[in-house]
Amino acid sequence: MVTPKPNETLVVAVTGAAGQISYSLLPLLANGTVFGPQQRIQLRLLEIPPALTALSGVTMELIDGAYPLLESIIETSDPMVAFRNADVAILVGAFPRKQGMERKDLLSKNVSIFKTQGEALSQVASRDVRVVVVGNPANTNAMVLSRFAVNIPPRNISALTRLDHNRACAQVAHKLGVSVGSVDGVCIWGNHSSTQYPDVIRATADGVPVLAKLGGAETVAEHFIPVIQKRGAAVIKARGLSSAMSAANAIADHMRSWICGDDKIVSMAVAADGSYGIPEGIYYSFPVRCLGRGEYEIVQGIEIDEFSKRYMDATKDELLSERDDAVSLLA
Ligand SMILES: NC(=O)C1=CN([C@@H]2O[C@H](COP(=O)(O)OP(=O)(O)OC[C@H]3O[C@@H](n4cnc5c(N)ncnc54)[C@H](O)[C@@H]3O)[C@@H](O)[C@H]2O)C=CC1
Ligand SMILES: O=C([O-])CC(=O)C(=O)O
Repeated sequence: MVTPKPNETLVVAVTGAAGQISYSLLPLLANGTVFGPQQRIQLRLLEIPPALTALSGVTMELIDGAYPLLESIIETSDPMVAFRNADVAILVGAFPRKQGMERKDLLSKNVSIFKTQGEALSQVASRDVRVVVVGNPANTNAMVLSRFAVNIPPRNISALTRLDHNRACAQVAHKLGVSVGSVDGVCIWGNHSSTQYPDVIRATADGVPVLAKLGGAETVAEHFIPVIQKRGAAVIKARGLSSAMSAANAIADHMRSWICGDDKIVSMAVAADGSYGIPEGIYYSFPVRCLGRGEYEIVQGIEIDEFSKRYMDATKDELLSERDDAVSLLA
């Protein structure tokens, strides 16, 4: 069974555990923010050998955090150890984007990581494991992982677009001067890349539609959508490093919604099933309803107008081309 497992311990594997995202993420896992204040966890931390010394420092800090819910920590560079009996796997470890790169430029560096990790997860993780891929290009890495994780149902694998979702909600709130909690109905379609479509057509703030308040579709196309599409690059330009604190927060939101359920519709990149004309075989971000216990459904019945369709097709085409590139790299 996936979680919550109040009487048992949840085995949570995190890759890239000595990296900058994990440094913000691990405390959220250990302190109950993600799986709830009753859920005990065991952490399995995977790193490449050169980062194991740094990882030992992270482990010391986790120990020094004195988290009552944290039962044990295993550090390893072997995916077969990290993923053994894992209920949840958070795959952060990968080479991050630098200034001037698109996320798909990382494909050649990262595709082999997700092949190896897919095979290992398939062999040793819990049959019900829930996996989120964070390392970029996240959607296509999830697709690669799924191809090699033959024992794991594709719907148990996802890629992170919750950061984009959160960015879109925050920008709506900021532009309208309302609290972010009042914003609903935003979603991200497609790839976690600069072709993603942050959709505010049905979004509301305190139940009132926001599109007209944002200036209508043309203004949204010119001034809102590009801000979300290019937000990751803007953070890299300013910080010299890619988003880490907000990424960790989004991973926590993603896992909490997926495992514990959520009243609001959220965005997750999941295995396409033909919904909205998106073909099977790619991981595409949809609006999803999280039902709890690791179950979700893609929200159906949304009417797609020409404006949205153009964006949705462009990001689909990019994912199809990334899929072809990944397949040729793997050949
Ligand atoms: N989907 C999303 O919304 C976001 C994705 N990202 C992506 O997340 C990834 C990680 O970002 P950061 O933590 O900032 O990078 P980082 O470079 O600080 O950390 C990555 C860690 O992964 C480790 N690693 C590399 N190969 C590994 C392997 N085969 N197995 C286990 N560990 C491995 C590295 O040693 C390093 O410690 C990058 O690909 C970045 O582009 C970043 C922000 C948001
Ligand atoms: O932009 C990057 O490379 C890191 C990332 O995925 C994001 O911040 O959305």
